[in-house]
Amino acid sequence: MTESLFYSRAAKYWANVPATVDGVLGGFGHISQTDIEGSKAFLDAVLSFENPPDTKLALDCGAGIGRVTKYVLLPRFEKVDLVEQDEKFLKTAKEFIGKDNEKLGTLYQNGLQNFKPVNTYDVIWCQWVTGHLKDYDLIDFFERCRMSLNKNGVLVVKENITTSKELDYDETDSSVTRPLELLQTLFSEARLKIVKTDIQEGFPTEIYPVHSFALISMDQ
Ligand SMILES: C[S@@+](CC[C@H](N)C(=O)[O-])C[C@H]1O[C@@H](n2cnc3c(N)ncnc32)[C@H](O)[C@@H]1O
Repeated sequence: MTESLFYSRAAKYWANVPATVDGVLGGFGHISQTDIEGSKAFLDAVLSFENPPDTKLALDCGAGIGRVTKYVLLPRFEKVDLVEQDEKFLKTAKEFIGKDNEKLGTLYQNGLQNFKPVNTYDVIWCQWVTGHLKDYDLIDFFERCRMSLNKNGVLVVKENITTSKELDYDETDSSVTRPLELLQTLFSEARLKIVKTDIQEGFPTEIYPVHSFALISMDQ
């Protein structure tokens, strides 16, 4: 499949999905609370590193309607920027986030394959979106993230991982699920070092295992 078809199919799929928690989680809205509890614990562990990131500004990538921003990032950071390619999701974010929305920074409508961060960040959070990027675009995107991290900054990736050694392509939303070894290779190609990992507990057995990674620059 051509690169432009891979990206345009995904954009079309998400354009037809309702701007709700159940929509952005592909009908798995009921796992959101468990996911959030796991993410909060992971973030708190990151913020307790010996040299922890600051808590001034975070970036939520592939943010959807701002589910991670609202429940995980805004309670811990002074300000959060969002990047999301779907216009309707971004337009819903302010209302969905509610009373804390004055702590929102800039909302960028862009695909991550094209997004070039303007600000620098203490934490960059990428959840359930990296499968929408081709390997080479993901390496470039990770590199741009690495270069946009403040001192002690951390990139968090929370993602589905295949249990086999093969890459799975999902025709419905035009995304791939990668084996662990491939994702680890892409991290190191982008000069990112894993400093903490976790596997989300409490999810239904019929879905992919979900791994969290805390990454810092190899040059740090
Ligand atoms: C499974 S949802 C996850 C949303 C959010 N991260 C969460 O956990 O609630 C995937 C999101 O990625 C967005 N997306 C898909 N392809 C993208 C791309 N190339 N660049 C940026 N966002 C993308 C979709 O519009 C959708 O909001």
